Amino acid sequence: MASTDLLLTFNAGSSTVKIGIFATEGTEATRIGKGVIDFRAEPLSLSLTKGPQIIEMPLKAEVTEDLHGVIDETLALLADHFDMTATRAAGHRVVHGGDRFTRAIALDAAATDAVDALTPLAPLHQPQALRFIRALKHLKPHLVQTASFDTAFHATQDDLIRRFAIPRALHDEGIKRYGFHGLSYKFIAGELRRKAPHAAKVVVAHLGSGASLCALDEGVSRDCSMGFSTLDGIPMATRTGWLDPGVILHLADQRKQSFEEIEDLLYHRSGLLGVSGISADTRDLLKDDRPQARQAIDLFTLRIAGEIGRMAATLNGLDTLVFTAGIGEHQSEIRAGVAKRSSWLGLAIDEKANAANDFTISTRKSRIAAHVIATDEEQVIADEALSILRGG
Ligand SMILES: Nc1ncnc2c1ncn2[C@@H]1O[C@H](COP(=O)(O)OP(=O)(O)O)[C@@H](O)[C@H]1O
Ligand SMILES: CC(=O)OP(=O)(O)O
Ligand SMILES: [Mg+2]
Repeated sequence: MASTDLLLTFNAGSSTVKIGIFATEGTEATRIGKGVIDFRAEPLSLSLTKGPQIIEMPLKAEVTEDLHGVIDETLALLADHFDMTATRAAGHRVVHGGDRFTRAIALDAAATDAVDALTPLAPLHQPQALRFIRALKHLKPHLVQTASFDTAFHATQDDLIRRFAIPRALHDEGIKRYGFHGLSYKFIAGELRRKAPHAAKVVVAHLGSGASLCALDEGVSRDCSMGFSTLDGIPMATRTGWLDPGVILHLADQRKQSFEEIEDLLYHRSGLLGVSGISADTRDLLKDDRPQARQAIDLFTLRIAGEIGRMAATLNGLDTLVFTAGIGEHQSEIRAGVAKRSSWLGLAIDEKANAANDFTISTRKSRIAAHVIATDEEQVIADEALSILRGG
């Protein structure tokens, strides 16, 4: 690659696609811009950040199943602000790598099909990543494309942790816990090595629209609250989190709900939205005085604190708690609520530091250190893509 080639990253989440624009030099990928397309917004727009500038650009293309128009227009808008002719590669976040992909890969046609074969395990996320992979293959066939998997970071977990109490044959067929948000946890593990090198038994709470917790032992994943699918663990913006499987049997049998109705309920109508009946966004709920808004937030913090306790058991101890992602990085009220419910662990929060989103938000006397760290999944995708390009 020439000295200042560009590398694009695509992080297809449940509701947004986050685009990273990176300049690469040697083994370093440095972010020079970012774009966000929020598929919940109407009209659709690309929000582009370049240095201190934030530019909102409406997208005029029709939203088709393959998204070719939207992606073509997005690339054209990026080209107005960056020298896109220098783009050599595109790295993608792919949520599910199953047992097969335990590290980042270069995407050829066969690998793309293998990623597609995992779509039933992540029906909300995998198709969106694949649309971007296939559209770029069509629109920019010269680009090298890579995939970085959310599940890969958790390949270090013990067989015992990954097991559901179901017949062994099903486990052997892949019905087991995988863990998600691995790119975020990999980034946080790296930040902890630099900023809190003594942190050993750590729980990281990735609280975004999708949310999970991860138990890290010396930077290695030992447990994750999301298991087989992105529905598991704590309640999320619109997803249930863990749910008595008897509820699903009841809906199917007694209420004759179809597969589609149940899927929609679990992924889109539950979580903070379902409990509050008001909004899926904690920013709205925290401003709302109605008791059902308060209750949705309380259930969220209760379940997060419950997972912290469970993970302390997995780790056989706990010395550090980290908050990250949209809610974890910005919402001091949620962090305070979680901390209050975790005070039995000896966690005490400094109100001022917490309100200021400081790096360290625990008091000097707290038995557990608590930090706020901004995550950067795109940086991990860029680093992994660059490593593949360089033959790593
Ligand atoms: N200041 C903030 N900026 C952005 N998101 C915020 C902020 N405060 C709270 N949030 C919450 O974080 C969510 C987005 O988090 P993010 O990690 O970007 O999630 P995702 O990648 O799953 O879309 C929003 O839906 C919102 O509920
Ligand atoms: C795995 C997952 O839930 O991702 P997101 O938070 O981006 O929806
Ligand atoms: Mg996300």
